[in-house]
Parts: sequence; structure tokens; C-alpha cells
Amino acid sequence: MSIQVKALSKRIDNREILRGITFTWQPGRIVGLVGRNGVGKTTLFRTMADHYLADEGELVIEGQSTLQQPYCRQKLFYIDTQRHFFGGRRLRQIITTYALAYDDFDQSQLTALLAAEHLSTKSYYQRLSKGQQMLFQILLALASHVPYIILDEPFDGLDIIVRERIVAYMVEEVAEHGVSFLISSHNLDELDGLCDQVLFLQHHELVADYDLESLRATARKFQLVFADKHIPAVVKEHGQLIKVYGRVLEVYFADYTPTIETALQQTQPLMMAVQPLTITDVFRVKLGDRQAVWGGV
Ligand SMILES: Nc1ncnc2c1ncn2[C@@H]1O[C@H](COP(=O)(O)OP(=O)(O)OP(=O)(O)O)[C@@H](O)[C@H]1O
Repeated sequence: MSIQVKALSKRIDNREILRGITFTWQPGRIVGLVGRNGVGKTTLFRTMADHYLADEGELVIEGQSTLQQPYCRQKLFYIDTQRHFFGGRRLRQIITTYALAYDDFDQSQLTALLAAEHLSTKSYYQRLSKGQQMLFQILLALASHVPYIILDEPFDGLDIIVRERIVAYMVEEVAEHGVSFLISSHNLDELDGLCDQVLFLQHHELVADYDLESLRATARKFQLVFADKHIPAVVKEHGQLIKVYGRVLEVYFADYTPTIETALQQTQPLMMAVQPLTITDVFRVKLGDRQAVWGGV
């Protein structure tokens, strides 16, 4: 049970946008898709949702290929935030359309959720604030009772309170109903603490697919201060430098073993403090140039 995206490629106006995108999206997971503006995140979502025809590749949704069984896309929910029909409509009109489109749509659940957010179904979508529009889209997705939900830049431009409301809804859906989310962002920090897996899109391709749970099980990040300027061999050999603040070195160990722990203790650092590992750290060390980093110290 999963969605497998297999070798998806897309050209627009004879320009390559996506090349051979392949990844697995497991149920009950929050997957982050990260990449700079214009790299192709929305194009990937539109291609997955069949708003754009893929030039190559397919999706296999819980064992069914979208090429042979296009209807299996019913398990996938995606609202194109740039091109949708919501603008001049009241929320209740949008809800009626979605209730027709999704077999398991729960209107009474949605009415209760909207009331809890002080959103009236009589309101016009375009008169809602940006945060209210995103909340409405997410509640619409939840009421559709679809196991795989794609959200394009759900936190873009939202204040911290709305962001936390949206995160709370997502985390609850994952925990209680095993719903899966694929969310895009051009800002790694936005996804910190939320994603189980992160995909990185660069130059038309997925250049990284990290399972953060297993990375965090073996990796450690420390702030270290040593008595002299000489960096101990164990750090140079097994660690990757993330940052330097004066004499404080922030070092990432991808595979932190008891042997490394003992060797590190033997160097008698003046300070050795474990730090939480962020997605930004993982990307910096995974995609950075290790030699160049140590060379600068
Ligand atoms: N319908 C289209 N016609 C022409 N070019 C398009 C079309 N759709 C996407 N593109 C091009 O594909 C590239 C990727 O765009 P896309 O919107 O997928 O990027 P993105 O990663 O979602 O960007 P952002 O983070 O800014 O939203 C851009 O160069 C864009 O101009």
C-alpha cells in the first residue's frame, strides 16, 4: 500500500521541466518536496494529478497503475492553488462540487470543522484571507476522506498561528486515520519537525530522498569546543562541519557509533553538547562538499 511515482518526465513548450522522477510515498507519512522557486514542484503535482499529461512514467496507486486504471487517482487529493474554480464562489458551492467528486465526502464533518474555524459556508472564497483560504482547502481535503493529500506550499505567507492550526490538522489525520501528505516548500525550515521523508528537486531531477526517521536514528549533531585550534582526527574522519561560531564547531556525525563516542570523549573537549538535527543540517551535509567544508577551518 503506497503511491509509487515511476520515472515521471514532463516537457513544456519543448523545455524539460521534470526528468525521471521516481519515489515512493508510504501511507501515514508526511513527505516534504523541497526545491527553489521555478524548479518544477507544481509541475510535478499537476503531472501526478493528471492535470498535465506525463511524457513518460506512471503512478502506481496501491498497486494500480494510473495508465491502466485512471480512476485510482480518486485516492489522491490535489487542489491547484494557482488554477482553480473557487474564486467567485461561496464555500457551500465549492463543497457541493467536491461532494459530487469524492465518494466518501463527509459534508457534516466539514460543516463542523468550518464552524470550529469560524468560517461560514456563505462566505465567498475570494473574500477569505490567505490563511483562511488555505485552512478551507485543507478541511476540504480532510472531508474528502482521501488517503493521499498533496498540498502546494501550504505555509507560504501564513502567520505562525494559522501554520500551527494546519500542522495540527495534518498531524491528527496522520495519527488517527493514517492519511499521507505530500507538501512542497521552497523553505526547508518550514518543514522542520513535520516531515518523515524529504525529497529535493534540483535541475529537473530528484537529487535526494531522505528518510529522516532512520537518519535521526544513526546521526548526531554536536557543538564542540576544543582546547586548541587543532581539530581531532576522529572529528575530521567521521564528522562533517556544519557551522563555526568563534571557537564553537557544529559538527554532524552521519553514523555515530560507541567507538566514535569513546574517541570523542578521549579528546577531552571543553564543550560537547548534543543539538537537535534539522532538515537544513541534513541537506547541508548531504549535498555539501565535505573537503571544501573542512578545508576552510
Ligand atoms: N503551463 C506552463 N506553460 C509554460 N511554462 C510552464 C507551465 N507550467 C510550468 N511552466 C514552467 O515550468 C517551470 C517550473 O514551474 P513550477 O511552477 O512547476 O515551479 P515551482 O517549483 O512550483 O515554483 P514555485 O516554488 O515558484 O511555485 C517554470 O520554469 C515554469 O515557467
